[in-house]
Amino acid sequence: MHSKGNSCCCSFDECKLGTEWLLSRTRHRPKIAVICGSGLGFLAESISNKQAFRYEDIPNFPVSTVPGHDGQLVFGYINDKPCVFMQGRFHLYEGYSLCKVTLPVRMFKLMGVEMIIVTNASGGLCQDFKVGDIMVIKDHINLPGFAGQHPLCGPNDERFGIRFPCMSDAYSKDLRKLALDISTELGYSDFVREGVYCMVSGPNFETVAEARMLHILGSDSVGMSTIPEVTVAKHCGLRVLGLSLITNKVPLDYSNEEKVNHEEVLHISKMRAEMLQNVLNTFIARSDQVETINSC
Ligand SMILES: O=P(O)(O)O[C@H]1O[C@H](CO)[C@@H](O)[C@H]1O
Ligand code: HPA
Repeated sequence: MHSKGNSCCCSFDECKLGTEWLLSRTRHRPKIAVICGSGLGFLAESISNKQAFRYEDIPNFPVSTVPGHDGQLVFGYINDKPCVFMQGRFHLYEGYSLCKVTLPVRMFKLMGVEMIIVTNASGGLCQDFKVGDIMVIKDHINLPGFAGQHPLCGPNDERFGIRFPCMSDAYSKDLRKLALDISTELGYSDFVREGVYCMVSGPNFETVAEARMLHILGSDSVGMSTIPEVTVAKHCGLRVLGLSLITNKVPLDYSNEEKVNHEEVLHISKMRAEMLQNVLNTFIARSDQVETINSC
């Protein structure tokens, strides 16, 4: 632990307090955590033996402020796999520090979770992508991180992880392969792809010039979340799978009259519900096929 003390708002002890509060109220001991993106809270619907906690009741937990993010933690089983689902995530643009945004990930680690599946809604930059495609995240570009908005800035608590974590394999290769194999088996290969996700802070959608820049930099899709959670998950040794639903195409030229909006994002999320849920549930059911620990 850093000798100067921890200036971050979510210390090890604060994470522990929330974790112990939960563990003393549930018999569930999840090994897999799922974060549901915008409009994707339905992913928790097929959980059996459900037990839910509202975010506002959990000590030190932030609360959801964005439409399409329900605000509860749901414990239960998918097949025979113990899971916990976040129905609603937190974003930088809501005014939360990235430390607070990622506090649930550290709580999952403390409760014994080994793998995290992050989902999100994002805008397609890759010209081959269509609305409704599912992108298995291969890598990311942490744009806010370049500007110092990074969840690991500040004193490093070694109980979570090392000072300089490797990120070149943040999204486990084996998990990506399993997700892609499952998609093929389900007959979804036409609309399941792999790509690079880029985070912007939001809350505005991109200008045309910004979108062009992100595309030139190598981003296939853009959103306002996920990367802080993945970074913290990798830091504390969780295996990560990322699934991004392409809810809109990001205009890359000035002649395009389409205007991106959050209602459209939520609408497309609903439309693709069944397919995304099939991929996710099959993945969870078969997740023990992949045993490799992801480390640099
Ligand atoms: O990333 P998730 O939480 O899925 O949400 C995405 O959708 C919202 C914009 O419609 C933004 O919050 C963006 O990040
Ligand atoms: O086009 C987008 N840009 C940023 N975030 C998003 N989330 C969904 N779509 C988008």
